[in-house]
Parts: sequence; C-alpha cells; structure tokens
Amino acid sequence: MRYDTWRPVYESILEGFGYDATGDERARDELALLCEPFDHRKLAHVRDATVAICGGADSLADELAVARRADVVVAASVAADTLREARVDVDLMVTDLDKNPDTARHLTREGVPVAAHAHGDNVDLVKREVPGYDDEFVLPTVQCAPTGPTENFGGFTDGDRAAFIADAFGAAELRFAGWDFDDPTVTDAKRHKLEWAARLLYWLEQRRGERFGVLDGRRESLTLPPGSS
Ligand SMILES: Nc1ncnc2c1ncn2[C@@H]1O[C@H](COP(=O)(O)OP(=O)(O)OP(=O)(O)O)[C@@H](O)[C@H]1O
Ligand SMILES: Nc1nc2c(c(=O)[nH]1)N=C(CO)CN2
Repeated sequence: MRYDTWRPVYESILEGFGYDATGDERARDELALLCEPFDHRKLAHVRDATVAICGGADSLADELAVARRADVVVAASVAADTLREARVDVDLMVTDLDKNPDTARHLTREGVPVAAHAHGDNVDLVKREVPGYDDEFVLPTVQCAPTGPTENFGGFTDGDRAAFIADAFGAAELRFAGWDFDDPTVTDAKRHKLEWAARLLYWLEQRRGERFGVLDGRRESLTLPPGSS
C-alpha cells in the first residue's frame, strides 16, 4: 500500500489512541539505524499462496489445521510460540517485540523472516532486542512515513499488520486462525486495539475483493476506518 493511501487512516489511529506521530518517527529512526533493507525475495513464496494469518487468541490451539493446510504461515506475536510448540513451521513472524522477543531472535537466527515493528511505545525494546537478531532476516516495519530500510505496508496490531504484509507480498487468499474479537479475557485497551484490527481487516478485504471468514457475522456492525479509500 502506498503511504499516501495509508496516511489518512494512520492519522485517525493517532487520534483514536492519543498517540503522537513524533514518537513513531523517533522509533522509526532507531530501527532504521539497526537494520539493512530486507531482501523481498526471501518471501517470494507468499505470491499466489494461500496464507494463514495466525493471531494470539487462545482459540489458535484448536484451529491449527487452518495453518497446517495453508501454503504459508504468518504468525502474529505469541502465535509463533503456539505454532512452534505444535511443530507447525512459521514462514514469517510479525511483532512489535513486546511479548516474545526471544522467539523472534531465534527465528531470525534459523533463517525465518521477522517483521519487527517500531512505534512510539516500543523504542526501548527496539534498541534492546533488534541488535541481537540476524539482520538479514529482519523486515523493519513502521506505521509512520518510512525512511531508509524501513517499510510501511499498512496495518496496526501485529495480527492485522500480518494480513497487510501478506497482501503486499501477493498472497492469493488469506485464512485466519487464532482470532477472537470478543475475547472476554482481554483488557479494555486491548479490546480497543482489536476493534481497530477488525476495521482494518474490513478495509483490506474490500481492497482485495475477498471476504475474510474471520469477519463473518460482524460486517453489519463494522465501519471502515476514517480516512480509508
Ligand atoms: N483475542 C485476541 N487476543 C489477542 N490478540 C488477538 C486476539 N484476537 C486476534 N488477535 C490478534 O493477534 C495478534 C497477536 O496477539 P498477541 O496477544 O500476541 O498480541 P500483542 O503482542 O499484544 O499484539 P499487539 O502488540 O499488536 O497488540 C494481535 O496483534 C491481534 O491482531
Ligand atoms: N504508538 C503506538 N503505536 C502502536 C502501539 C502502541 O501501543 N503505541 N501498539 C500497537 C499494537 O499493539 C501498534 N502501534
């Protein structure tokens, strides 16, 4: 997605959460110093593939078949651990480094790409964790305007950002496992983020001309993100 297309949506996210773009830009600049441009050929197998976008809800443990049947498996944050424990290979991990940075480090060292995201509230994690990763396998992502080696594919939470990345790399079909927008165990702050994740996926499915199963039964109550086109 072009940054021009993403920017109005990003601005509505900043407003919705009270974030400041300068924090995101500072984080971007730190990440840029630590990374090289990612070689997109490392994810060439995403093109025309059926891709499982695995989220961090407990339900992932019961939905592993979705991942096993997919051509490509993308894990958001803790989903990478659930998948590894179940011996399902992960092709890409997407994370803002706040839950399982050790898993991300191990994956890069095993040659599995990790989309490491910088934002205004994880600068310390970026500086602490990213230097330990194998930089050849780090895809540095940001939510503000990208500079240097950083890239912005759109998306906000690790899970919906995973879907935007799969889209950018040419996925044919997205299937979802480990998603629970109504999870009663999450905090109010997390629920707010999940509401945005749902809106962003609603936008993405329309852009792709696809219907994501994970949104079935919710479309009537969803609105597109302000600024989306
Ligand atoms: N019930 C759920 N609880 C948590 N995450 C969920 C849930 N349903 C879907 N997801 C998606 O799974 C992703 C990974 O979940 P995890 O709990 O590891 O999140 P996280 O590291 O806190 O993510 P983020 O930093 O993006 O909020 C989330 O970013 C979200 O997009
Ligand atoms: N500034 C800022 N940006 C974010 C944050 C966050 O807490 N702060 N959390 C995200 C996903 O959890 C994604 N982006």
